[in-house]
Amino acid sequence: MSRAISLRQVSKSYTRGVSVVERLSLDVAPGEFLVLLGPSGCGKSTVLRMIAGLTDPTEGQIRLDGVYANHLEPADRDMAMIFQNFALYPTMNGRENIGFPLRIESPGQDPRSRVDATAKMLGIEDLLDRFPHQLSGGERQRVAMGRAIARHPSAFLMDEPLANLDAKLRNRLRAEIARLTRGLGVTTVYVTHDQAEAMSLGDRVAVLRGGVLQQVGTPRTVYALPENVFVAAFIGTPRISLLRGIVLAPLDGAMSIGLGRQALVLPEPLCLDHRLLRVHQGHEVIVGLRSEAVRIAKPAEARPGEVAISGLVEHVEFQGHEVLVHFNTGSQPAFVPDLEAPRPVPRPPRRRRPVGGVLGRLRDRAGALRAGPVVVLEDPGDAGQDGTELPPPDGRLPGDLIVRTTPDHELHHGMQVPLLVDLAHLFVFDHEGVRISPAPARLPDLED
Ligand SMILES: Nc1ncnc2c1ncn2[C@@H]1O[C@H](COP(=O)(O)OP(=O)(O)OP(=O)(O)O)[C@@H](O)[C@H]1O
Repeated sequence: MSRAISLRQVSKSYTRGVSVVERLSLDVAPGEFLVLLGPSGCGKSTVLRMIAGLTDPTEGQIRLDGVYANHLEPADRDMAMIFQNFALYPTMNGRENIGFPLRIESPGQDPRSRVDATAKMLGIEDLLDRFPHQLSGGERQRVAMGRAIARHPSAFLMDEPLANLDAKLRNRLRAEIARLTRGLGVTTVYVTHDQAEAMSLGDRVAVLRGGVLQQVGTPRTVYALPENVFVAAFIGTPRISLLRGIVLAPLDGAMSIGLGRQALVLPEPLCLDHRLLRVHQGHEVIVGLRSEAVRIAKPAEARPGEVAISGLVEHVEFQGHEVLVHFNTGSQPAFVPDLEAPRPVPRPPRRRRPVGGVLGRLRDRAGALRAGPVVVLEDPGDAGQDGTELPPPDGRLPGDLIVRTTPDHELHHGMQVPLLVDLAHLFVFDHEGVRISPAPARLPDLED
């Protein structure tokens, strides 16, 4: 049996007043593979441990198949956990490690047939007689998987199970995990800070920041329609370029987004998303451009929906099959905090019960921002006292725009290069970092 897991307004504080998980609501459907994704310290493992029953929520409800389950002991939840450190018993060989939970569950029964069937499924028959110290990291993780699978649990809870393995093995085991869990149809909650892993494994991905859910959706949705700059910046490689801009919508002229020394002129007739930007006239916004949104080409080569800018080559990253070019377009980058760092969340004052409709969405927005601002707009120029430009903070590479291109362009530092921006791939976020274009699917003033 595969089970539904629900969290309702779940919070956890280890220290009074500091929430490491903040009013998290999430539904995992039976058989679904849900990935909890976020930077180190954002509360992913705490959420998993609360689902497992290893940590008690401070507030809120854990429901299993719709039934309140906060009080259930871990052993009564019928879930198997797989950890990053494999957690095998060192004095037991593979067979005993896999069979151990079966012996505990059904003391009178011989687990041999189930151990053998599991080992066959995982292709680890030859590892059954070896002890953990005689196994490689990948082999240990396969035995640990075997131990979890043999129990026929109703859910798998996996906490960075591949984190201790090298990149090649990680990719292989990732594919194995996907194949196995789909084949078994068992509900899986998988914790990782690796966005590529999350995107390749999850039916849906739940992005956490500072203990607060930012967005949950299919990998395609969180990539293509990130709800805020944190999600946009956390998902995707290379990281999305986020530029500070200003909406310019003169009554008698073309609408554009000023980007410091240049502007993106929005072509007429304006599409609905661009028309909706008009209400932000004169306001600061953040423009998001993924590396595939811009190509190196002359203005004359522009296709419909592409607009011309130019960039100064600051840095070229050769990657073999492609090249990442870091350009300076003369705009100011926006800084997104917490992409890597942990961030404890001071508990805000209690709010009333959530409501639906417009108020509900405003509350959701407040929720996503509750862990603190998702973007910091720095002072223009980042100038030092003597007026010289300071290097970018936190080790960011120079330039404000990364473009992915083929290796056949001869590019070097200092070249001024024509660029075409595909407006179909343009994101615009407001000054708080919330996406305003493409517009949210349901507009507050057009419903309810
Ligand atoms: N038992 C505990 N007592 C006090 N604080 C804790 C405890 N367990 C976790 N924390 C804190 O809660 C926060 C969230 O921790 P958690 O392990 O859930 O994060 P995570 O996202 O899984 O991080 P990582 O990816 O590094 O494992 C961190 O700030 C951590 O220091």
